[in-house]
Amino acid sequence: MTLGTWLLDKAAGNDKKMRRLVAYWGATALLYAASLTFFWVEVRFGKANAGIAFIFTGLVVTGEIAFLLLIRNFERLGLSTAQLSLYQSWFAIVCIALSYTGQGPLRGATLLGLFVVLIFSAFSLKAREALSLSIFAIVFLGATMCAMPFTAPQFFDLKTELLHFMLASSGLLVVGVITGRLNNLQASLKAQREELRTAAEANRKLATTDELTALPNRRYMTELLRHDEQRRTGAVDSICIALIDLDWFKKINDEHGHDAGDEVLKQFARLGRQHLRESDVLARWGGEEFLLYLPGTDLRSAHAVLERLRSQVESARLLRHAGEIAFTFSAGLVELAAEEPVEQGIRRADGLLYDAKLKGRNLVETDMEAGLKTGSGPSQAEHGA
Ligand SMILES: Nc1nc2c(ncn2[C@@H]2O[C@H](COP(=O)(O)OP(=O)(O)OP(=O)(O)O)[C@@H](O)[C@H]2O)c(=O)[nH]1
Repeated sequence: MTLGTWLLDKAAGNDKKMRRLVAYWGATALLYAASLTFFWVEVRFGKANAGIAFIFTGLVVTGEIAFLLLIRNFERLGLSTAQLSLYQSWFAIVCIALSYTGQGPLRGATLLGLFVVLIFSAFSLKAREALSLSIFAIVFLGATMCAMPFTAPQFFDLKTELLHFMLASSGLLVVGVITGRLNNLQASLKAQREELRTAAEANRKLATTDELTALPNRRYMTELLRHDEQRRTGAVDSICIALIDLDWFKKINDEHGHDAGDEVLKQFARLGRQHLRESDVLARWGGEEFLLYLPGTDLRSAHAVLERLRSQVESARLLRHAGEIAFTFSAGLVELAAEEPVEQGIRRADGLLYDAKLKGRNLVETDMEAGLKTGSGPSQAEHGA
């Protein structure tokens, strides 16, 4: 572990955002430390004002401690990261202008710090804020230069200050505008990335969802089954699969219209969503056929689930202006044998579904012997208005 990571762990903990903010703070603290060293070396050589160096040191140390506390508590104080960055930039500008007034012939170099502050702010400030920050820097620098005949008369030289001011203000305006533009560019890139992410998510949903019933579609279910099949190891939990087919659906379409048929499909999907567990997946397999996947469920429990759904569907009514529509379904239910390919399980379920239709519909047919073949039998007469 490096010293930097250790310090970051201590000062910021594990939160990613907090670590980023504290790391930025650390970078500015290093810049301040370098400026202080430079300032005190100048004082040592008699090229800077010791009084202002003391004030500058006190201001920087107090300010940096205050900012670290502010960063650690910014969420509690209801501040945004942009606000934090703006306050830090204002503070840095005040410090730089103050250190300018206290330094001798090399003071022009401190003005570079103003550009560094503006470029730093490009990552967090909007175009207008960046421009107003450069205007603040120009005004504050001008004001401190005007105060120099009183605060540091030994270094004041009107022509030098005028030249410094003209250079700094023109440069700051240009950098302010450019950083603003950069920020706008960054914001639009961020917006584009978000749009792409939303579009990709919508596409993924469209590709895996049945438009009419909003259930997962066949593509999704096929992927899921393939994926789960690959993960299956010899002794896993029981897995059941049921193929479900609405009974006499063509007749519903013919008697009540295609729209009514669509409504029946939607109603069935709603009932499925209501009465199945989170872990069960019901997908539209095609037309009026659905595939129900019940992982971690043995045949007896799966049968109970399907029976419950069958009886809910049987007693539900779809209300239309012309009256009510009743509908039922038949299902073929299998439990996958160990190592049995899913494809084969689906074929077995299809065969059982065929049997259920032959036996009169409104039935859940399994390959379990005896009492599991339940249902209320032929439903032909029941559907219709
Ligand atoms: N309204 C509507 N009808 C559909 C849709 N998909 C398939 N169908 C219709 O569903 C009907 C299925 O009819 P069949 O395969 O004869 O089955 P059935 O009438 O349900 O008879 P059994 O399955 O034997 O009980 C066909 O008329 C298809 O046109 C759909 O999305 N909406």
